[in-house]
Amino acid sequence: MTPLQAQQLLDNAECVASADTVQAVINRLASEIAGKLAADLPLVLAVMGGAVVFAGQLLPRLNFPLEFDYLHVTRYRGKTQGGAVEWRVLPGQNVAGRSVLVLDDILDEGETLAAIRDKLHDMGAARVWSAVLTNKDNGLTKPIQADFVGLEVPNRYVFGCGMDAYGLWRNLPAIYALKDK
Ligand SMILES: O=P(O)(O)OC[C@H]1O[C@H](OP(=O)(O)OP(=O)(O)O)[C@H](O)[C@@H]1O
Ligand code: HPA
Repeated sequence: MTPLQAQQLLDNAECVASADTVQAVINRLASEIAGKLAADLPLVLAVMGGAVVFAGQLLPRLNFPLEFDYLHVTRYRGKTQGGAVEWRVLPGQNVAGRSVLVLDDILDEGETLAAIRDKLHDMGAARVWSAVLTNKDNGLTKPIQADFVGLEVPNRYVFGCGMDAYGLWRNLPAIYALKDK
């Protein structure tokens, strides 16, 4: 995709959550998470690469001790339809016996987060929590619900705030929906 095509993708998209809305949502999530996990010394795991913006903005708002690490799993790989879950970086061995909080940008069909939860349980996590910046309102019965949900987004392909469209635009501070084809 050329820079001009990438700009047109954004120009034709619809903003579904402003940058201010996203900031307010992350503030709320930080206080909800603190209410449940402040005394647990949790291991917080960002799901690369989509969670990078969410994690980067949430972590400084969590005012309690925690450990941070990451895992990398992918199933969209720059496309707008998901495929098989592919592990690129497994969680570290430090999950055993821990209260683990998984951070991700979006819960769409739920396959990714369910696979992560199962892997963490297999590795001996004492409790697996999850926080997602967005939950797609797609009417599906999902294999997992997140414990902490920022925003509901419509049943369209969304991008910005860590979420990519064709590999691009994770850097946007607001959330947009691709124009319907
Ligand atoms: O609920 P699901 O339908 O499983 O989709 C959600 C997952 O899809 C995206 O990752 P992606 O596969 O695009 O990986 P990436 O962020 O590394 O590109 C997103 O970051 C979530 O991890
Ligand atoms: O709508 C989406 N946008 C970006 N990444 C995603 N991963 C699953 N669904 C989406």
